[in-house]
Amino acid sequence: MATGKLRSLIFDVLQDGRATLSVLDQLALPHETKYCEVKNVEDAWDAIRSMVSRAINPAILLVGLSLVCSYTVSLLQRIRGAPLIAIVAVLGLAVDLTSNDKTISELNAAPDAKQFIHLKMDYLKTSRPTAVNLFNAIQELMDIVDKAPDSTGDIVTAIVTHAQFMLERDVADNKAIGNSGADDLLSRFPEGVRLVTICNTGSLATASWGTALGVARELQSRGKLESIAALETRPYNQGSRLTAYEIMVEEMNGTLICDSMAASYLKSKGADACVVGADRVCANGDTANKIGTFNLSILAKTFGVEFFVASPFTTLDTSLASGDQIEIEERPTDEMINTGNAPKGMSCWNPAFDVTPATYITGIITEKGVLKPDADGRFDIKGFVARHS
Ligand SMILES: CSC[C@@H](O)[C@@H](O)C(=O)COP(=O)(O)O
Repeated sequence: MATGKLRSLIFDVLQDGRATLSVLDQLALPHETKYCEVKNVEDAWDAIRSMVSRAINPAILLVGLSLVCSYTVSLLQRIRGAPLIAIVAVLGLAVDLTSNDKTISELNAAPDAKQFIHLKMDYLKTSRPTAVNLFNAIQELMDIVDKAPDSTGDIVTAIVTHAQFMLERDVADNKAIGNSGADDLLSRFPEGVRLVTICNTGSLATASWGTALGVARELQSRGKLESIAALETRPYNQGSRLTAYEIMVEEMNGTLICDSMAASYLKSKGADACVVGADRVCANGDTANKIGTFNLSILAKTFGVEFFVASPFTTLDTSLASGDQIEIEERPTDEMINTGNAPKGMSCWNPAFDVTPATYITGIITEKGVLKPDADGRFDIKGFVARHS
């Protein structure tokens, strides 16, 4: 499996059939590289939604100020990124169903094993609302479970097999996205490309490699990445904590800028294209991505810079006509207070994502090619999906 240098997770299936999963604790980056074990669906849910440890009794947290601080920090996510959220949910289920703890006996005792597993999948879907990858991955798995023979062993084997397949497919898709994006950009900028990106869309947001950052990685491997600027990405700082780290590991010619510097950067330094990830792309091309992406798209238009969304097929959601229908997750107030050194108790509005209207988007880079708008400026996502499914 071709991978980047960073591993967002380690998944293994032992000889006795048990699956094991450890996820890179992205909260500890860039200072520390440590992995946390995911033992069941509850751990997977927590790793996606928050890092509140089930081992800690909240009452104990009231004992001292330092512990209270660790509780507030713990509202942040340990793993994130649309593809990785979906993958950890599926792998977490595989681990849960093959573990030695009470799940396996509960499963064997359940009158309807498929129903028992459906409940776990429904629970995983409640972890985060905006990225469609999670819902698509669970739906795909539900179909596999429903089609599997009725024996518990066969159902669990089908889930573990699919989990392994999903990991390999994600890396292959990411590599194809990188190739499509690099080919397209180099057709207009053959000497080299100057990129701007936001949030983290690299190895740390996927099984490995990355989507938008995968395009940068592919350009770099062809010797054609002139430069890449990463927006800090307030308030959770995925750009400064994670993308800057990936840029350094990959030895790209990168520059970190605060979100508020993007206009000045585009004006004074210049760029050929912005490439961003996606959490959901609607039927008309409207795209939900990390908060601040919409701002960047407006700036790109102002300065005549191309603006690309890089997303796997699993992020296209033809069931929603436009971005108005996307549920935008609001994160806890404390995440803004703690990461921004604001006074405790200040009221905050903390949406995790925004929607970039399709009219601001130059093209959507997928593993099946780059979709461009028609002569009227409209994206036909439904047609694209139908042609490539
Ligand atoms: C390949 S990751 C694409 C998107 O999921 C990414 O840009 C993003 O918005 C991540 O948000 P996050 O809140 O960190 O999960």
